[in-house]
Amino acid sequence: MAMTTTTPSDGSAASHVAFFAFPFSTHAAPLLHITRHLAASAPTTLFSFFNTTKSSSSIFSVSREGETNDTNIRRCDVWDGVPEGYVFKGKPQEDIELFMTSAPEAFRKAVAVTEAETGRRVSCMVSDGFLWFVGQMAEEAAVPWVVFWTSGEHSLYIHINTDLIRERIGIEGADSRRNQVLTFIPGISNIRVQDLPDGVILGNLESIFSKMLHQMGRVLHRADLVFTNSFQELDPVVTVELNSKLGRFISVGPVNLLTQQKQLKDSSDSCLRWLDEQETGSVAYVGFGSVVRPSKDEIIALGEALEESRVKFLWSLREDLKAFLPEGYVERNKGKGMVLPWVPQVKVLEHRAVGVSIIHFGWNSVLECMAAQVPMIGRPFLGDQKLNGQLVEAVWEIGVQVEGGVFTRDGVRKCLELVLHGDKGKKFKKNIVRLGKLAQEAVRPPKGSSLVNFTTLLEIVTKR
Ligand SMILES: O=c1ccn([C@@H]2O[C@H](COP(=O)(O)OP(=O)(O)O[C@H]3O[C@H](CO)[C@@H](O)[C@H](O)[C@H]3O)[C@@H](O)[C@H]2O)c(=O)[nH]1
Repeated sequence: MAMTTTTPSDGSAASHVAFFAFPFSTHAAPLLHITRHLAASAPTTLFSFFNTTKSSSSIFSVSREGETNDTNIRRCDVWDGVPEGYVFKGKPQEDIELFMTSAPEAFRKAVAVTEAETGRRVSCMVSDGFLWFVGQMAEEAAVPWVVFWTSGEHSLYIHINTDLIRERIGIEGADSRRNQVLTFIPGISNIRVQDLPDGVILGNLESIFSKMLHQMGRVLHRADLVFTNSFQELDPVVTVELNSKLGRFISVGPVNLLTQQKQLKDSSDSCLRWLDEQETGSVAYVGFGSVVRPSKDEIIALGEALEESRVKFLWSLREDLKAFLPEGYVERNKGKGMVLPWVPQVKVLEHRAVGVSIIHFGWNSVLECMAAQVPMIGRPFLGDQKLNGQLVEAVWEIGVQVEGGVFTRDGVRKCLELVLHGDKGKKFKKNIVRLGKLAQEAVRPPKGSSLVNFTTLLEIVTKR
């Protein structure tokens, strides 16, 4: 186990809070933002951040304007579960399975080492919701267990109701009931069986994710507190339901607004300069987060739609996916569009030139669009994305899902016209401006709900 340490500056930390990250996709980064924000608010507390070397190396290196220099955060790297010389067999989620198998033991060992090295017993354990076994670790250590759910409250609510959904819909033949609306869960409306995350009732119920989330949903009520990256005004009824089911549930987001996350200027800032030259609301931002992989056909169809449409575009596209674009695509679209492997998405969305986003409905992107008041066009791929898409389209009415669930040239063009020039688009904009304002109010001092909730979180994790 590699261990990199940043020791606390004051040497008098009373409490010692352990954070346990899920080291895949966009899970560890928001947890680190929260850790840094807590650490800045509690300088005498020690915060140990347990995560794999690969994940921590990428997120700790991204220092951000206005954040602390991590003086009371201790970076504790744990084993990723891949045995030396292991040859990957190419199974889906093989790396996640290896990690999850080794994680309970690896985390326990890492905590023991950290306690011995610092001379401070861990006084509270904060884990990503996926790491449900940390509840057991906290119980053994007789310390509070606090859980961070990185997605929205609706997906959490679905996962804690998985047994009820399976019982009421029936697993056998559930596929034939795809259009059935979930009317039996209080506070849920306009959500169909087909919108539920894979592994709840449709898809592979034996997958690592399905089992992990099912297990999580069953034990989460044992946590002392569950908090999420959302804001309670978004859906007060679901917030109340979660509180009654879980005992104590709060929202502290949008995290990017709460922590005043400002992405540092880097080479990709050329895109911000380019945006400065564009007319207000004239650009489509396109980005699919950190894990999804559209097919070559879909990348080509989307590329053609953007090229032929009236809008300019800024496309965050990883190099391996960029290779799918036809030869000469980037050159011939110079001036009309930019294609970059990574952009400062929060800043891009906040730019006045961006009028619409084309995303995969990953929760962080949905919330960032909401906070920046940018309507969405979406193509969900996995996990919570279908659910988020249905919420965006049918519940909050702040965007639209692409027809047929895949990118086609005509489908994307139609969506762009609808959002940027149609009456529906005006409605989306009006609705998202309203929600964006609520999101901003939630983090406004002194009484914004997420700020108040953050104080509760701080009190619970630092209490001895
Ligand atoms: O060029 C880019 C592309 C992405 N981002 C950031 O990366 C994050 C992407 O997060 P998200 O939209 O949630 O996508 P994923 O990385 O795919 O997130 C995974 O984790 C989320 C939270 O649990 C789930 O909602 C998603 O379904 C799951 O795929 C956001 O904060 C973006 O601002 C950038 O800063 N620049």
